[in-house]
Amino acid sequence: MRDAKVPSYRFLPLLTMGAGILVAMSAVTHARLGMDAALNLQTMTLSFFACVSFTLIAGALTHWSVTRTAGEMLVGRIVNAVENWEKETLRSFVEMSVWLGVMWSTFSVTHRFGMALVCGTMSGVAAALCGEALTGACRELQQQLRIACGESSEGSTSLASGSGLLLLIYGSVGLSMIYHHVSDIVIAGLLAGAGGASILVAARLITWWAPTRRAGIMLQDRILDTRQNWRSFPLRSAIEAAMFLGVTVGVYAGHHSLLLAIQAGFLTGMTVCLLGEIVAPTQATLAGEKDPSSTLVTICACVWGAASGCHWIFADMPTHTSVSFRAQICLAIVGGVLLHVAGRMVAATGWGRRIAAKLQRRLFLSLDYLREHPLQTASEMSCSCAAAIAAWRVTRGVQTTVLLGGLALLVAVLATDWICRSTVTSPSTPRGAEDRAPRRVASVAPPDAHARAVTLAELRSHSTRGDCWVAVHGRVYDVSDWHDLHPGGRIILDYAGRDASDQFELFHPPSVKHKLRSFLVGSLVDAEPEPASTTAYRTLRAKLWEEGYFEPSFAYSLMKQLLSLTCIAAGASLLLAAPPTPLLHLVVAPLLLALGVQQAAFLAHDTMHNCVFRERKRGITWQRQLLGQFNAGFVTGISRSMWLEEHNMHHAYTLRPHVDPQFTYFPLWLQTAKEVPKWLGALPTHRKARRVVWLIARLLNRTQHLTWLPLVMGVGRFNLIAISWSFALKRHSYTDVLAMAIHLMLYAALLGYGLPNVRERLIFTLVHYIAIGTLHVQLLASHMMAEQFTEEEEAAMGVFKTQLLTTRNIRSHWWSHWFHGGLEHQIEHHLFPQLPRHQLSRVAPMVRTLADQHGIQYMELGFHSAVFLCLHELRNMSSALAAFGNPNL
Ligand code: HEM
Repeated sequence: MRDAKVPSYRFLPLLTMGAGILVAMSAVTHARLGMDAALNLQTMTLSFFACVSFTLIAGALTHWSVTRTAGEMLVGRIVNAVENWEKETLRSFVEMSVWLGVMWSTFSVTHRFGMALVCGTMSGVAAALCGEALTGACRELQQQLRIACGESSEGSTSLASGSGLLLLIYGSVGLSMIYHHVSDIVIAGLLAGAGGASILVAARLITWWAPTRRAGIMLQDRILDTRQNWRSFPLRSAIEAAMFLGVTVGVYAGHHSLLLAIQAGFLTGMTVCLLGEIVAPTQATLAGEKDPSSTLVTICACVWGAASGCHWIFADMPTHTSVSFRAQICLAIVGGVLLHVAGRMVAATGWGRRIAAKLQRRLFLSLDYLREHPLQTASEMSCSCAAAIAAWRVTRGVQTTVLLGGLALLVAVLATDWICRSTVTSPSTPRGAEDRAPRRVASVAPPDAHARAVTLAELRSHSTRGDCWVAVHGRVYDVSDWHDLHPGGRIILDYAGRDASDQFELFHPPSVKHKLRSFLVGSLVDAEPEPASTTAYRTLRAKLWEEGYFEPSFAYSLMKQLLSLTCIAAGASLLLAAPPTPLLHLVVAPLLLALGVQQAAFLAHDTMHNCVFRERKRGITWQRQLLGQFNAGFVTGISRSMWLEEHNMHHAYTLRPHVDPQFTYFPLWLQTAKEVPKWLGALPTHRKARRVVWLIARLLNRTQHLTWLPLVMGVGRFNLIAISWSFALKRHSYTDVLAMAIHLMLYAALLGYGLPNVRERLIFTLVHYIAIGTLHVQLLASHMMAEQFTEEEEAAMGVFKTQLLTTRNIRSHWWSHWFHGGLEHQIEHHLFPQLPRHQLSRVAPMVRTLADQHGIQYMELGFHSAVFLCLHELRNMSSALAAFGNPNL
């Protein structure tokens, strides 16, 4: 049984938010600026930037003690947005309207991007701060007024959201509409009165017929008990009144026909009241024995009446007027009601009960779904809106538009449900509870009757390419004839004759465990005891698998993908469409593009670690390859296979001198003296060549703290592209070559179309590549100059301690997490590479506790501190090479 009260009330803030946006748009339109101006690409880009700048300002203010309180309050407005809209609807409404209204109007008047951004952001901040200062005072004032009027100060929900102010806003908008469109207050009053009266008459009439009686009584109550309704349900009443008034006045303005306007107002008012009853039933209805929405016939009749009415009214209206836009909003609402009705009808047949329940839940619990599955909801809404808009453009028919919009929504809901079946849970189920259903993953291969005893010495004796045994969790496997076919590549040979239990767990999805059996030789009988920290780590890993922490969230990844593409689209559209100012074209656009590429690189990283797809699609599947190639090759422009091979090695033997391919930089930068002896042994034998190499290495070593940051930022990206091409061509990885070539061609085309000359294109590329260099700094800062261990040292310490000592976390905040792409939890990522990004922060406290219990350092630093630490340590090591003396020159 659905809990009607909670979701219905939660629906209201959503409606109000929509109304807030409409009010802001309406304000812009009334300033005779045109709706098109408010909706074009630049305005959308502007809104995107305004969100960013608001967030940055809020975050920045928290860093200074004087402004900390204000900053924290602003941060609270962003972080707890949903809660704010629920608890302080009016305030949120005002803030948003002011923010958007000021920004859009400024842009429309001045056509200056920066000015609009600054004005919008400042007004948003000011509105939020004023709201904070005024809310308490307003409530107090209202309480006093009520008491002065002899009313009880208790028990009014309207006080909580300051209904007085809300009324004022709706009232002023209503009045301004009347002023702009009708210009005769008497006619406007007449219109409203006549429309209201016709609703009352209709309500009276439908109470006479049994199936529609409840709806009739409800409508009567809404009109006759106005005062009580406004007091108990201020938002609902305000929305109903605004829509009723808006349609009536709007239609009169468009057609100058009183009759038409009254009829339109009547139909709209009735529909909206009934809709209100469904989404926000009165206390009396809630207490009643029947579901208020069971008055199916009435709703059906009203919806069809409204649809036909709308068709009649809007059919020949010019589409460029603001009325057509409002008509589209009405259509969306009507479409929603239709969907509900369709759901109920299907439910009546029995076979469609499941589908209907899904649709109804989606409609009634829309806010919950929006919160839990924002992408799914957004994609459904966009499908529906796109279909509705397309239908409107093609047919100009209201009925077709409503039907197609509703139908598209229906199909989209079913399709997304099917696609994300495993991620969608009922909102009543605690988030992730279903995901975390016990899923036992054997950490040890099942016993096998043919297994024989294998000693450690025997295992070690099978350590060549042609004779390769590997131990995993106490079992020994012979992969001599198979390692060439190993999907993970030659890394398996690095573990020939050794125990690879933890490394095996790092990379393989659980399904691979079943494949081990065919290689089984026997059981290891005299395995060396593992360190206590390793045992605890393995227990934690098994627990995390069991509790479902490793389950990826496709929706989360989709969101990240959209974020990346949005940044890229914003950057590209700025370059192609914005006024050609140096700030926009040579600074903002390349930075945005860099941000998009950086986010795509993070997503490629997630994908390759099996953190995106679930179940059957997990592991090396075509879906993973495709998404990985898209983000790594096509968007980021680097070789997917190169990155995968080197990165897996980096995870298997992190920072091991000379072996970790992603952290061996000597002689460019010396991280540990352990790197030197082997390098000295490999110096050229010719005396002069030896001397030159030695002198160059000394010079590089002496200046390494000075060259590090400039090289990483300035050359890192060029270097990565160069080695990607060389790797892909050498290994004949033609999909990589193709993706990287398309990337470069599109980049070149973008520069060619967007910028007029070579100089600007060069500057753009430099800014863009240097900005991407930040990503390289991010990656290096969490490992560089940490301790480095040889293979023997690693074996003695165990994997847990090794990973903790070779890795450090970067402290991040709610607003900077996305920027670090989850890699700020580098320790957790290294311990559990297949752990999805959104789970890293949840696992971090567990790892920290484990580290404390075993007395192992868990290092977490701020981003800047980590960079400074690297610089500091590089400087400390800058004379280390000299300490080795003259190598026999
Ligand atoms: C002992 C026998 C082993 C067997 C039977 C085995 C089997 C496999 C299989 C079937 C895959 C493909 C998994 C998928 O579809 O995602 C795979 C991938 C991989 N394996 Fe192994 N493996 C073994 C040992 C090792 C060892 C010792 C290492 C070294 C650390 C290793 C490293 C990898 C890596 C890096 C991948 C690629 C993972 C990815 O790209 O997602 N494997 N292995």
